[in-house]
Amino acid sequence: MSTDERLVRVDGLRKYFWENDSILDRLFGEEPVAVRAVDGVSFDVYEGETLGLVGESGCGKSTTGETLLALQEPTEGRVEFDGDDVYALGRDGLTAFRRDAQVVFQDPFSSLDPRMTIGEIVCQPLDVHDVATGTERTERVRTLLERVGLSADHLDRYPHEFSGGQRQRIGIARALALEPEFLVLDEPTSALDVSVQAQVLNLLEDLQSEFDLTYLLISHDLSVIRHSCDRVAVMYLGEIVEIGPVRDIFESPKHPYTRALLESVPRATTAERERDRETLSGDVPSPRDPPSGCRFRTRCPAVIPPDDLDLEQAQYRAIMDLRERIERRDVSLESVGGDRIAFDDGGVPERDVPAFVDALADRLLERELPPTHRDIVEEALAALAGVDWDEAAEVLRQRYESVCERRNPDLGEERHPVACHLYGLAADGSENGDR
Ligand SMILES: Nc1ncnc2c1ncn2[C@@H]1O[C@H](COP(=O)(O)OP(=O)(O)OP(=O)(O)O)[C@@H](O)[C@H]1O
Repeated sequence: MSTDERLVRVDGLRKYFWENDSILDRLFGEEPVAVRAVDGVSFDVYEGETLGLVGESGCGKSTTGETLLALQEPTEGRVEFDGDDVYALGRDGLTAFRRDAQVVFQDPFSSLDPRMTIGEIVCQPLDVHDVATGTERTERVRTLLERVGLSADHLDRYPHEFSGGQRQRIGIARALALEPEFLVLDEPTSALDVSVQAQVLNLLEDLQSEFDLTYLLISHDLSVIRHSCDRVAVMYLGEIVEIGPVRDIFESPKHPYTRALLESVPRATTAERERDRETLSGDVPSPRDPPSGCRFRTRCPAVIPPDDLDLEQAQYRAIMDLRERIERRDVSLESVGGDRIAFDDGGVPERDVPAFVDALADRLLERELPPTHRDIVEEALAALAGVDWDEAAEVLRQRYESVCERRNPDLGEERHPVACHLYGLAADGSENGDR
């Protein structure tokens, strides 16, 4: 049962990994690059609840879990457990925290030492923390194994003698050995056959009520999240974009990313399959250089155009995508006109500019545009005829810049907050509630 008592508080947590940061890199003058795996997340976990953390691969879920457990050093931010600042704990405090907060990893094949018997594996945390001795210890291990659905008579067997589901049960028994309060479950069923997944999730649910456990459940699998969670936090590129009760998230998702994520789940019926869908297109940008403003704006099907713009969303998106390619200089100008248009370092000769612009528009622009907008786009492409990337990008920025790229929307603190300008703009269109 979820309560109002806060057990974990995460406040402005950041975890950056540094690349090009070795002595050799510095010797060769390489600049260190930050991989912003977790970039300012804040959330609470209440006693007895299961909070889900969901998002595409690479969005920072595991790093959030590991950093809040102090298995990774934070770059910035604060985590409180039972009111204590986890990163300021002394040795005794940290030992107690390591007892109270445990983790179950995704892969039961690699997280169990193949040379140890399962009795030794489950007993190991008791050894490390010097808890119980002799027959009391053995009894405890036997009880734990039985509680997770394994036979206590299998104590002397090795992990390879068990199936995937059974091995995950061993991992769960080990995590429970020290009677923790809080478990981070990192994709606990992703490596298992579908038929076994529900059994393990049901076991975790039973254990939660029996031992008053609190869970942070990390999963990219929406059906797992829906089945098991009380509340859900949706992550995108190192940030939380929406958080709320599981029912609200699934029945009235607010953030365009959450909506697209839900729409991307395969549909059971033909009618559902044929419904219009806001699917996720494009690649997730790199956490080394995330987009300015709202990080989802480069893929968002509802990116907000300037007020007076008379364009359909798909046309606006086509222009935004074009601009982004220009900003990344991700267009091969040399090959645009084939043999027909001469191109050298300075660009194309004056007389070939119209043909160059036409050929480039054909290649890059995915939608027909009304004449006034076609003119602006052509002006930008003409700048590329002179290899002036900055001018081309500037022409498009001047007319088409979105609030979504200027400002990163805040995640509010209400029951179901969302970090999206669609909800942060006042009725008169003024920018409000953003940073
Ligand atoms: N030790 C590391 N060094 C450099 N980059 C890392 C390291 N660990 C993770 N990352 C990067 O940080 C980002 C977040 O990774 P993380 O594993 O937390 O994401 P995730 O949402 O859990 O994804 P997955 O479900 O695939 O594990 C990724 O871009 C990843 O490549």
